[in-house]
Amino acid sequence: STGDNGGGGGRSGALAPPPITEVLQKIDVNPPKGTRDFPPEEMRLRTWLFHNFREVSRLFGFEEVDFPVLESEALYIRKAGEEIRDQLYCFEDRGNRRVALRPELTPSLARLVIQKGKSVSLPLKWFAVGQCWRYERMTRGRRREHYQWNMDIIGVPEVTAEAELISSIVTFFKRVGITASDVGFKVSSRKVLQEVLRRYSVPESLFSKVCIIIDKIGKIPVDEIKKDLKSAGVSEEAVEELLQVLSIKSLTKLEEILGGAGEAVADLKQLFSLAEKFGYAEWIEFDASIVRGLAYYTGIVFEGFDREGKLRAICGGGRYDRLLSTFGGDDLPACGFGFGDAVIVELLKDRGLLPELSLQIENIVCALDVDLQGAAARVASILREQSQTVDLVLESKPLKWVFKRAARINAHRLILVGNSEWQRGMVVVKILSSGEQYEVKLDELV
Ligand SMILES: CC(=O)Nc1cnc2ccccc2c1
Repeated sequence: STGDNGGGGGRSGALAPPPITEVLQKIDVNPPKGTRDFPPEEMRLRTWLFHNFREVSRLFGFEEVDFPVLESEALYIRKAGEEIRDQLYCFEDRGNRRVALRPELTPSLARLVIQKGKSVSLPLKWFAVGQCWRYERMTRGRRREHYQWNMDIIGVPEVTAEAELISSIVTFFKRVGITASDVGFKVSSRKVLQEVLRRYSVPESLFSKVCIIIDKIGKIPVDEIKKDLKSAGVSEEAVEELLQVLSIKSLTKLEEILGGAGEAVADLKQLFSLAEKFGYAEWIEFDASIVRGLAYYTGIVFEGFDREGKLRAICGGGRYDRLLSTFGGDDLPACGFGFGDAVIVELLKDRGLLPELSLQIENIVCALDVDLQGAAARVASILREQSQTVDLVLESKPLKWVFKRAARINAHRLILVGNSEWQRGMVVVKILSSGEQYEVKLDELV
């Protein structure tokens, strides 16, 4: 080896072990708490999943973007009491800047849209697949990172944008074998909340905070919800009406309560009519209790759920028309969704839909003689130049070892470079599945 082997002097067969002072402490070979490694098998599943995310995004004409995993903490300082704020993975860097590992992608997207300003033509259809972080007390033993697929449409105020986004997720589900009997989307609009709060003259400034409290319905006792709402400044009767309205599961009923004049009912009616036209009406249902746990949503919100009710939300999203202005930009209509890499894998496992992914190598090339190593490398290059995958045996190994490795890497054929054949410009090809064996001229090797 050309590297310094720890002052162990010249080579003496195996590398001399480093002197005792070098071995400071046995490091923990596990990744940090709440994080994952992706060894080959897990990485193949992740690559398959992300390939499907990207293929659907491409089918819908979206362009891929990405942002730094490290952002200014200021991007996430929202005062609505969101869980994502309490779990911010934030710190002060060596330049005394407050920074955070991104807990979600939408604020970065908003920042980039503002940065690009007038230089981008609307509508923007961007997607990203990025790792997001949270710092949770490990008491809950939950993960601290996951990968999220996001698709966002910027510059379209009509509900056709939300309809398109839901259509893209339905397309993803269909691609991986999930049907409308496995999952559905609960759809509502925050304008329902807005219209009720206005009726009871609850100040607009409380809107986000109320939404975050309401999002806890089903996660904490309803008495605590009521207490939190009251301490946030919502009157007793407004709280009662709110909880009443949020239990509505039919648009007709909602219209009776809210009247047909408001935008909430109009938006939702249009979305359900578009769903018919897109052909995914069976996938969605109205559920007034859906508000989602992010402060910046302003209109339609939706979340994908498993109909068996075993798993947490698969994905979620909605309209966020005011986010850009909170960063000092000009407001632009915007909507998008986030789709995590964890729940979907649990769902695929449950439904027996995980794909069989194994390493597939077409060729394993091996020199039968130590001084044919160069020849074997040449054979490997010829095949690789034809875009064939080659595992080149890099040391002289007994044939038994080569056959074992060929089986482990699932090689289709073994190319043997032997002296007598090489003298005649030939190599030996062995098809491992059939055992069939024949000689091929080097320049006819395909
Ligand atoms: C089921 C799961 O792993 N959820 C998860 C894991 N890590 C996160 C990290 C940041 C934000 C949300 C996250 C959500």
